[in-house]
Amino acid sequence: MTSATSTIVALATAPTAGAVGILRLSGPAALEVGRRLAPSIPVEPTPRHAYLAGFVDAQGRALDEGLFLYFRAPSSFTGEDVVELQAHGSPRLLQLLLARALEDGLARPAAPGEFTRRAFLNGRIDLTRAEAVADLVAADSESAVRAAAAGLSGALTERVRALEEPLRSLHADLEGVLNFPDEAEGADEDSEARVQVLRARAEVLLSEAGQGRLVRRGARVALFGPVNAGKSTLFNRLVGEVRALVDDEPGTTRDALEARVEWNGLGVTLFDTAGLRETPGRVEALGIARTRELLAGVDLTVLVLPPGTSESDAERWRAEAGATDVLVIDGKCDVGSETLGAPRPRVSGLTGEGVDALRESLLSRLWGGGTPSAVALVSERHADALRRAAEALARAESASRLSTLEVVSGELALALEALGELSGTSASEALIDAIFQRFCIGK
Ligand SMILES: Nc1nc2c(c(=O)[nH]1)N(C=O)[C@@H](CNc1ccc(C(=O)N[C@@H](CCC(=O)O)C(=O)O)cc1)CN2
Ligand SMILES: Nc1nc2c(ncn2[C@@H]2O[C@H](COP(=O)(O)OP(=O)(O)OP(=O)(O)O)[C@@H](O)[C@H]2O)c(=O)[nH]1
Ligand SMILES: [Mg+2]
Repeated sequence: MTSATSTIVALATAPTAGAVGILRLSGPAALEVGRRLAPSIPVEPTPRHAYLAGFVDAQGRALDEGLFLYFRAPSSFTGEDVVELQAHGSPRLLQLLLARALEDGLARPAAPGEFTRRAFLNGRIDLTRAEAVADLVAADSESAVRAAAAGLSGALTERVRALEEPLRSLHADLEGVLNFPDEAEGADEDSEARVQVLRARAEVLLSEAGQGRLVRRGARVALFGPVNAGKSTLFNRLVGEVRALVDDEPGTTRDALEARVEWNGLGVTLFDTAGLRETPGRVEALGIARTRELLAGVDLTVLVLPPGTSESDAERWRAEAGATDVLVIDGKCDVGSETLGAPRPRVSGLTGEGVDALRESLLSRLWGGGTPSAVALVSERHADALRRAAEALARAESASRLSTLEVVSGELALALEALGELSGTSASEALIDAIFQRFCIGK
């Protein structure tokens, strides 16, 4: 039995107690299997009508009373016949209903993401929208929800199409000139300008990739600096609860601590780290090594300095962050004297002074002042495909000045193929497998 013709079944809701739990079937036998569980349903039920029906086991004994929905192919989520049993949300009851649905061998358990995969294979949604479904389920901040919803409504699809369609017609024009030079004469006249426009468009999309990642995963921000600067006190203040130990003994924090917060709808994972110093104890040295490792992997670091730190010392501490962006602040500003030289933002974890301003600066560093919801959802996979398309377009652009039409056209074909991986028109089976494997069962 191939996956295209089999009938699949899975629970569409989480296996925990809740108000309602849903068993979903998709495929040619969906209605037959559904009717075995709900015998009062007519042979030809009205599509999309919510029937109240008794659900029964193989012996006809009552298991529940719930809603029965039938979606007739192709007007369903998957494009196939779909049946939903909306039962009371008891995990054990739902297991019994699932077992009953599988009992006669007409349906098999769905693989992770298989419902959405069928929606994709049946042309109901393209690949970027299918991925947005998974992103929406995984979203853990408001901006991640909004970005995924934008993807689901086709925002990225539209933007890729706005690149893909003119690219396809330019490619067709050039191929025309190459293959039928007499009929297509002149179709390549403005090709250099057309390639330039497309390349610029691809670059704009690509430049948003970094922000897309921040939206999806949230930003990672680490506090670091010399021992006893007030990092843990500030960390607690930013998190809004006392998570880290605070003491006036230098070297209090050993293991890095992390806490998740949501600021202006953006998810932020904050890290408190072991303070840095020249001659730490043995265990503390391990903590410092961890700090350095962590600093290399975050999106932004905040260097917390004791008040009155000189500019040259500040520079020395700043180097610890390596290539990662650093925001330098003076801590303990309630006791500190004004810093000589370049003024740094002043913050006190103890009194809360300057903490709101710090939060604002962090957000604007991370976002560059943009609004999270306006960002197109761009995953690593999208960014990679876009990068390859942009690179091919860049080569096409220089070839349009220096080389032959064949070379230009060849690069355009590569760019088209890379874009096709985004929408799914040229996605390989392996790529499609990889994408749907990260879905949960029942999705
Ligand atoms: N109970 C339930 N809720 C759910 C889903 C579901 O499968 N079941 N969904 C599943 O993820 C999402 C809704 N997604 C859906 C997308 C398309 C169609 C659908 O029937 N499409 C048809 C008809 C369109 C129309 O009438 O406008 C089509 O595309 O032809 C249904 C659900 C979220 N909520
Ligand atoms: N006056 C004042 N004292 C502070 C402030 N922040 C921290 N302290 C005090 O400074 C000492 C060290 O604070 P911590 O927050 O543990 O400093 P830390 O940078 O995490 O120190 P290590 O983990 O040892 O690197 C404690 O006695 C705190 O009460 C502040 O903003 N103002
Ligand atoms: Mg500390």
